[in-house]
Amino acid sequence: MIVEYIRYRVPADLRDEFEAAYARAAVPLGAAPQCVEYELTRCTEDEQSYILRIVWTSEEDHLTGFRKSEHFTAFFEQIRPYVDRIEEMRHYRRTAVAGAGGSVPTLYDWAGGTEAFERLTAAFYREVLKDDLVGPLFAHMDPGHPKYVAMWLSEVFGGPARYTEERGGYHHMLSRHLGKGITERQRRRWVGLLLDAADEVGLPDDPEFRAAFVGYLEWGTRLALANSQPDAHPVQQAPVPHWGWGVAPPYLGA
Ligand code: HEM
Repeated sequence: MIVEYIRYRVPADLRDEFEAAYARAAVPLGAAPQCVEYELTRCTEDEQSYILRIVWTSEEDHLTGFRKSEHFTAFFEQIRPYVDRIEEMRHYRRTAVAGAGGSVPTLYDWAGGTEAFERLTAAFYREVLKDDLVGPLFAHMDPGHPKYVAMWLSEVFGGPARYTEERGGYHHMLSRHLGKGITERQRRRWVGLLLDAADEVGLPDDPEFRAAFVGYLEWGTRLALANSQPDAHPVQQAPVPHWGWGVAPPYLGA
């Protein structure tokens, strides 16, 4: 992906027209398959200064794909009157310096941290071991297993990277599922028991947290099932995934 910045200087008397033209131009821009996202911002300290940021799938996709498409023709028709107001129009490559700020708590913090995930997995595996469908899979489980899974979940949801540092990371987790031949009924039971345990130990039950939590469980258990099949050839090395709030951020009050 590549980020294009277009800086405009637009006199105050053209501001409304300019923004209206961009609102129309945004329709074909947003429909272009080469466009990942876009945003037009106006400077608060200098209201004549605008920056349009467009994230493209690649520089080449922008220059040879979009520029030769009917989306470009429709886009350009709207913004043509402002082309001579452009002060800079260049592509920028992202660097490794990027990240989220502290304004939104992680799912890990929201859940109550390591202690909450340890309570969760302790209650969960107590029931798992008694369960007729999934219990046999865990008959020889390591006594530390509940804590290891709590460590994994903590890392996934934004807590410390202890599973990576102390337990072998993604590769180790994967190796524990290989060849287990997990069935769909077992996967469903596993998810059901984990959600029961979440209620039992009082994990937050607000819609946003539970939606994100269940989203991860659906994703993770479907991968665990697929990777556990005898004919599976999963990726062997990968980072531990990081799961966020998705489309419904936490409700932090009005
Ligand atoms: C989001 C979904 C899942 C996560 C995050 C997860 C996580 C883990 C982790 C981290 C380990 C390795 C623990 C360690 O030794 O370090 C593990 C092992 C294991 N998992 Fe999963 N798992 C998931 C889904 C499932 C499902 C659906 C099943 C079966 C129904 C399953 C069955 C097992 C078994 C049998 C082991 C080996 C236990 C032992 O003998 O020590 N897992 N899992």
